[in-house]
Amino acid sequence: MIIFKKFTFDCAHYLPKVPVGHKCRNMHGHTYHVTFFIDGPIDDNLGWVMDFTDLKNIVKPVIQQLDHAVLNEIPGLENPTAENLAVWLWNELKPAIPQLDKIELMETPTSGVIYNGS
Ligand SMILES: Nc1nc2c(c(=O)[nH]1)N=C([C@H](O)[C@H](O)COP(=O)(O)OP(=O)(O)OP(=O)(O)O)CN2
Ligand SMILES: [Zn+2]
Repeated sequence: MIIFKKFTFDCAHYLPKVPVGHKCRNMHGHTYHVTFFIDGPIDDNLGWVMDFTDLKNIVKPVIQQLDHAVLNEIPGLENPTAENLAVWLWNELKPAIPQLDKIELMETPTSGVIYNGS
């Protein structure tokens, strides 16, 4: 079974590698919405795949690094496209959450990425 938990965070960023004149070369902000999907069996005794509260407590400190930050200033996010941010989140959290199945990251209400480690 797959369970999921959603988080939001607000960031500034610019995309340094897009061509001159592209709107995303300018510093701008987003409210990101990210969903973490956890895949595993239902524990017979507890009746759940993973405690949502445990999941929150693992993810929150990582999200706090991003919230109200300039993403470009964070090591590994010098080119903070949605794709690179999803990979960064995966690399930060997969070691602590082996059952992590995929991440869905929405940069705007209409633009986003899904990443599962490949
Ligand atoms: N593949 C990618 N393309 C773009 C990225 C990205 O990270 N990966 N990022 C941007 C911009 O940073 C911007 O955040 C998103 O652009 P866009 O979807 O055009 O945003 P809008 O709010 O203007 O879109 P609406 O269509 O008005 O919803 C650009 N491309
Ligand atoms: Zn942007």
